[in-house]
Amino acid sequence: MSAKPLVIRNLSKSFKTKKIIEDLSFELDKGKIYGFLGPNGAGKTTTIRMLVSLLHADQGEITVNGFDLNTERSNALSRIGAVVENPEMYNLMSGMQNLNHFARMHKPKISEERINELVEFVELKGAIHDKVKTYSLGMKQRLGIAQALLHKPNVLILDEPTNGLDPKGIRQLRKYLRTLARDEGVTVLVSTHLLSETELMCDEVLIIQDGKFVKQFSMDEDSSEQTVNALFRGPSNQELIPLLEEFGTVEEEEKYIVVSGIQQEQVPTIIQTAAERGILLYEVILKDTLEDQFLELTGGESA
Ligand SMILES: Nc1ncnc2c1ncn2[C@@H]1O[C@H](COP(=O)(O)OP(=O)(O)OP(=O)(O)O)[C@@H](O)[C@H]1O
Repeated sequence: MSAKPLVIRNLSKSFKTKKIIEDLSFELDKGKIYGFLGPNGAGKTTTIRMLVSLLHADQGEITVNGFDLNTERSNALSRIGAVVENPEMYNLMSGMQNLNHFARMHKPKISEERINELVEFVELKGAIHDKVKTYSLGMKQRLGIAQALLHKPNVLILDEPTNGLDPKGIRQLRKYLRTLARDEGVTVLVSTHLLSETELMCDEVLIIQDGKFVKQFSMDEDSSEQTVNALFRGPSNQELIPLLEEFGTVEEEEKYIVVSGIQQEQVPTIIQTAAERGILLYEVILKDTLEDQFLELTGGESA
C-alpha cells in the first residue's frame, strides 16, 4: 500500500516557554477534503506553518507521501501546495506574469500547458493578463490556488480560504476543492471558522484545542450515527410535549419545544405521528449538528 499523503506524529512546538502545539498526531487519506477546526488560538495556523516548513517543529515527525519533511525536505515539499495567510502576489504584474514567475521556481519546469490548464480551472482566463491590483479578493484567492497547484501537489493546504469571500466566491472554492479531491485525488486540508461551510465542503473534520488533538471524524458517518436536536413549534406546544417525550429528552426553549438526543431519521416519524394524532405543527428545525458537536467538544468555545 502506498504511503498516506500526510502523516503527523507527536508534533510539539513552543514559543518561548509557552507550549502551543502538544503531542499532535493525525493522518490524512488520499482524495479527501478535511476541515481543520479549533477555537481561536488553538494552534491551527502554527500547525499549518510547520506543515509547509515556514516554522520548525520542536519535536515530532511530518511525512508527505512517506517523505520526511526534515530529512527528505525537497521530496516532501514538492508534494505540498499551500495558500497560507494572504497569497504573496506581485500587484503590478498580471496574473499570468505572476504564475510564470512562480512556475520558474519549480523543478522540473512547469509547462505552459499546465499554467493554461490552471487558469481555466480557476476561471481567470478573461482577466489573466490584467494587473493583479485590479483583482477582487476572490480573484486573488483563485490565482493563489492556481499558484499552489502549479507543481501538481498531492496535498493542498489552505489557511482560512473563505475569509473575506462572498457567498459566490465560497461556492466557487467549494467546487474547485471537490473537483481536485474527486477527480485528481488531491488531499485538501482547510482551516476555517465557518462550521456550516465545513459541513458542505468537507468529508472529514479534525478538531484541535489548546494545541492538542480533540477528535477526527467523517461528516457522513457522524450525521447518521450522531444524535441531533430538533425544535418543534405548534399552535399548542403543551399538546406536543407528551408526544415528543416518547422520542427523546424534552425542554422548553422560548417558543420551541426542543427534543435532544434523537436520530435525524426519527424526525419524519415524529411529524407523521403528530399528524395521526391530530396534533398540529407550524415548524420543525434541525439544529446545526457540527456546531453543536464542536461546542460540546471544545467546551463552548466558538470556532
Ligand atoms: N510567533 C509567535 N510567537 C509567540 N506566540 C505565537 C506566535 N505565533 C502564534 N502564537 C500563539 O500561538 C497560539 C496559537 O496561535 P495560532 O495562530 O496557531 O492559532 P489558530 O488556531 O490559527 O487561531 P485563529 O483561529 O485565531 O487564527 C496563540 O496563543 C498565539 O498567540
